[in-house]
Amino acid sequence: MTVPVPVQAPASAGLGRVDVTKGHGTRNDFVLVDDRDGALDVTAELVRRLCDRRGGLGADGLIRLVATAHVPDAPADTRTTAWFMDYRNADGSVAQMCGNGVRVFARYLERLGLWRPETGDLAVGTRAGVRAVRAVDVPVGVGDDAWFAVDMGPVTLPGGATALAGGGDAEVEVGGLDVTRPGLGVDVGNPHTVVVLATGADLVRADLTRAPVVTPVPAEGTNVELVVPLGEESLPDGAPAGRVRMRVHERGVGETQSCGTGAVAAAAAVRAYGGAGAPDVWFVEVPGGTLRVTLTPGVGTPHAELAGPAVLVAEASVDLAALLA
Ligand SMILES: N[C@@H](CCC[C@H](N)C(=O)O)C(=O)O
Repeated sequence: MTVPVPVQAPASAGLGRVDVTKGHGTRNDFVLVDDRDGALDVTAELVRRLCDRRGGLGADGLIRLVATAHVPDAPADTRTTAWFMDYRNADGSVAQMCGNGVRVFARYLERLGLWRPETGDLAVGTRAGVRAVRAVDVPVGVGDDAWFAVDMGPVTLPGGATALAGGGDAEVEVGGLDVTRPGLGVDVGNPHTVVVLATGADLVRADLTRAPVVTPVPAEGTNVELVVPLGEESLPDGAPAGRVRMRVHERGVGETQSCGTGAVAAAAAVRAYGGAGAPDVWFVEVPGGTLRVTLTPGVGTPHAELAGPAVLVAEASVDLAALLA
């Protein structure tokens, strides 16, 4: 006698599927979703599940491609852009900007046939304002992946000259390091606190499995960069460039392999500490690769360009019912 097998509804019943792409910039990794018409309900729970490295695809953040016209709270200056990068951290929180993510977003638009680098800069709407992306040559010695450069806008030190003169405007307690270190607040559209360490040994010793404790506690939280200056070198045109090594604890994520806005914050802080004569170009070595930051010369609020690779590695179809079960 055969026993009839009960017919089960498919796991995806009711919720359906969503197509996603996986990409990274210096191993800061993202799930990208094409939601041009703004139809997807991007809840914090959906973001957390997609970014979960065991139950989902795994990523440091979610990037939603959406027409700017479908983003009701898009900043006024982004209204002229066609496309908006809606960025969410792995914990489901919304972030203003992602420097690695905006390059990967540009690569995604290129893949979808929505932008061709040879036609000119891509203007991307973000919660920090408009960011222009263009293709650039790959510097020698950083691998074969093609690079994009992003105009990251102004970089400010909210504590101003007083904070700089005092060595910082925050006290930062980092796991694994015996004494509290001074931190300098830097705004790259999103908040950062940069801690310059004296030795590479401290950078290795730092325990970033726990968030560094920043005092006073920043109102919106902060990304924390630990940085060690490695020295200066010459660019092919003879201009000086600085080099630093960095680790980062990202707000809403934890330690990541790279952070583009963090690299900009680190370069701006190290140049500001260095004073007149410090280089304008900085190579920032992160666990996931190398980024280049170019700051406008002179004192005052610099404008930054961030350059680095952007790679798409996979496409997948996600069963939403199984993901959210
Ligand atoms: N990894 C990003 C920054 C992502 C947002 C950040 N965690 C925040 O909450 O501000 C980058 O490359 O800049």
